[in-house]
Amino acid sequence: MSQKTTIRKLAELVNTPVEKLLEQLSEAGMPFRDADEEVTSAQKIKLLGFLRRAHGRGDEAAGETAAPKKITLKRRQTEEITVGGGKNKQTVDVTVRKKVVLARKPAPGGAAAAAAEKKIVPVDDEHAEILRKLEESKRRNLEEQQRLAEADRRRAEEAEAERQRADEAARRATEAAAATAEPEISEAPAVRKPAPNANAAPAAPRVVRPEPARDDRKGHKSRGSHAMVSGVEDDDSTARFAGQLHLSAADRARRGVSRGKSRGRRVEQSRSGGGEHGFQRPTEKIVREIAIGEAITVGDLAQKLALKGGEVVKALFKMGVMATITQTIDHDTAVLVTEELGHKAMRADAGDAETELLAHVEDRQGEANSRPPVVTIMGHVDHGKTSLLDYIRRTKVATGEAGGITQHIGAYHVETSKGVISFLDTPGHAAFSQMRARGARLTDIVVLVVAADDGVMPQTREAIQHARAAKVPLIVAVNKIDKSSADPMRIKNELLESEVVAEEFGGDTQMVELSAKTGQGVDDLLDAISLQAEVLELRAVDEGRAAGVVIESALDKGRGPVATVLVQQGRLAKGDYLVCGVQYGRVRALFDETGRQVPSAGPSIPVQVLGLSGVPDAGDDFVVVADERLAKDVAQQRDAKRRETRLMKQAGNRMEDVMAQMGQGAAQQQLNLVVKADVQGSVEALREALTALSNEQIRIHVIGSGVGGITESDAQLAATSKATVIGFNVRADASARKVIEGNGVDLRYFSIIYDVIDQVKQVASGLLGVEIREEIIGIAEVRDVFRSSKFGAVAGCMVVEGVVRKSKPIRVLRDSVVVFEGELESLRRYKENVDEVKEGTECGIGVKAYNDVKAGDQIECFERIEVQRTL
Ligand SMILES: Nc1nc2c(ncn2[C@@H]2O[C@H](COP(=O)(O)OP(=O)(O)OP(=O)(O)O)[C@@H](O)[C@H]2O)c(=O)[nH]1
Repeated sequence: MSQKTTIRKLAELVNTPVEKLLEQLSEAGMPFRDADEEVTSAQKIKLLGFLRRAHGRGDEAAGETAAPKKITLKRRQTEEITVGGGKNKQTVDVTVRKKVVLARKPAPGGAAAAAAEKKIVPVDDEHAEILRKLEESKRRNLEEQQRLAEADRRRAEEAEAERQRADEAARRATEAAAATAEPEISEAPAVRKPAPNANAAPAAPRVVRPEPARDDRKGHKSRGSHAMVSGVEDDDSTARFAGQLHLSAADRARRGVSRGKSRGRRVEQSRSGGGEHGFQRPTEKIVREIAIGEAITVGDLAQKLALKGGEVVKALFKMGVMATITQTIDHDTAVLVTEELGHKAMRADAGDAETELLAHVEDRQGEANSRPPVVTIMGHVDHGKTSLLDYIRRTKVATGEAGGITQHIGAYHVETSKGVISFLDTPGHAAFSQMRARGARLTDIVVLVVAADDGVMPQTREAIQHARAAKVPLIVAVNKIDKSSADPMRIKNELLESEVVAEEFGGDTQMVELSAKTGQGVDDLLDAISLQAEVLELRAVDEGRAAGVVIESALDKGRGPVATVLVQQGRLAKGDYLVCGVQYGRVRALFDETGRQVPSAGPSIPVQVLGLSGVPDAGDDFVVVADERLAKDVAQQRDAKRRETRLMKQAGNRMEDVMAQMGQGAAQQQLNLVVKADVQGSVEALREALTALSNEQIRIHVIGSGVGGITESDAQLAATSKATVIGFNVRADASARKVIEGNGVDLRYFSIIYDVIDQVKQVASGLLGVEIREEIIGIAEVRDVFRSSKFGAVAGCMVVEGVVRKSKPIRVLRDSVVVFEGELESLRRYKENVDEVKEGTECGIGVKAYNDVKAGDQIECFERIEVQRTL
């Protein structure tokens, strides 16, 4: 609608003298000088509006009589309509969407007009009202925008003024500081010279305002709102501005920071030569100094050197060492490659982070208060250990909520009339061996259960020996006294043989007769424990950073790694950072034995911890540290150390070590092998083929073989005879793995018979070469299988070890035997496709071309790596 016409034409159209129209246009705020100037449609409408308003004010009634009462507009049409009559008759272009009837409101007091209006009001009034409202809202919008623009302008002004004030203040402060530093003071005491500044242009001496002046400034500042408001005209704006003051305070703070920063930057820039870019690419190579331990993985080394893994692999390759990123290299190789890459290496002091940790632990201060005793129950099989613990737990554990279901968390504490007692509910021997290995006391008191109807048995004696070795006092619980065949006195007499003398015989061992079945005497036992605890004067600091021992641990479906720990010192609280064996983390939640969340746990209190990075071992200690960095450092260092020890242990057991001995004497060397395979045919084939590889220098001896997974007994056999275990399409179960890791047994998995023979052949012929090895990078346990028409069988899994990567090949294992080898079709977490899933996380796995996955299967993810054989 931007049709243009000249004023002259418009005057003709509306039948108005040109001069009159020019005058009206001028009054409407559109001054035109020439009648031949163009008038736009918008200007026409503006003029129309003006004329309408003018009529409303005064002479409308006159015009009304002649004005058409009704205007009819048709759907989507552009029309020229004429409004007004006589002098005011005008024509404008209008585009309409539908047919509407418009009418002008009757002029107030205009009787004739009102009479005429009567006929059309029912139709037009509504539309007229709508138009009026529209016009009104447009007007308000415009006003609002103008007001906002005005406010913005004022804010900008205020910001600028504020900035200038702050700059001024900062400049004065700098000058004042500089002037104070410079003893030279000019004649007038209030006038000081500015500090000579190489960058600053020589400036005239400035006046440092005396104190009152500063006060004045303060006053000025406090009056700031008035000062600023003074420039504001209307009340509405004042209110708006007052709100803005608050905002501008925040802005000020923000600006202050950014100003500070930008000033800092400006200084930097001026130092580095003016308006140059702040960052400059370093031209000199950075020489890093890194600490390397006994062994390090190529990936870790690359990280320390801030290089890509591939660069280190390449450098190693140039040095004649073939290694992948995940492979471990020894200290010397790591130092050589570090120097080759132009960096410096030094031997890491293994105790680095540990020393820091120790300092951290010793830092603990506070007064030691009395703490509850920690009790372990021991005894011969079937003498009633479990029954006694169950009875105490059932009757004494404060089971908070309805039902009172206690959870098995490996330990619990009871509250007796004489105080709290904590019981360790773990196999007694394990608790002792761990305790002894660590040289720390986990248990304060041993309760030795002896069945009154049976007598002192081998495990009773063993328990006595354990307690003695650990210097832990004994309390004897003579159990099953409810039985008719019970003879407590006989037990006490038999115990004399093991030098356990009852108090009633003049000895120092408390003996309590009880029945775990009826509960008779159980309270006496608890009293005896409390008494013993008093004698022991058990004390601990119960505030500050906690330390203690892991009693039990597991990987929980959904909750991740869960550890039951016994706090020995300090207070373990939610949110604490802790290092726990080779794991670390932040305590996400703490639960007691009743499954209730607790905010913290003090000395001798067992508690379940959530939030660790992995599953720690039972017997591992834990320490709370101030920050995550230290926790992570210590955990990683310990992990590296553990790996190193394993590597060292393996060192003498590797198949290749036999090669090193070959030719060093006349005697024929022997290579022992334990061969396990998925089917009998493979066992036979391997046994024959491998034995046949024997030669003058070496005798290949298969000392054990069989079908099925590698068991603990296979591992034990290999450990005692320094044999290499060959798993052909089979895997070691958890207990076997423990023995293998603990003894550094050389375990190798294969899936191609030729590879087994080739490897052993190379060893037998003393050939060093590249060996292709399979490394298992992750294991997922199938918990459930879902069938979908789109994806086939999808296994709901929990990654229990390492990491499962979509891009790597996989095998499906059932009872430690490989049942399928292939690749992943899909790897998902909560309906999202992912590239990898880490330990302790659930995921959905679809195996390509294999629909027979079952719950309980394992899916192992592996990669093939090339390893350079070394002697
Ligand atoms: N009559 C009677 N029977 C008892 C008592 N205490 C335990 N028993 C029974 O003795 C048997 C063995 O008890 P457990 O508590 O399992 O013994 P345990 O020492 O824990 O046995 P292990 O766990 O195998 O070492 C069970 O059948 C109990 O019911 C008792 O005080 N009186």
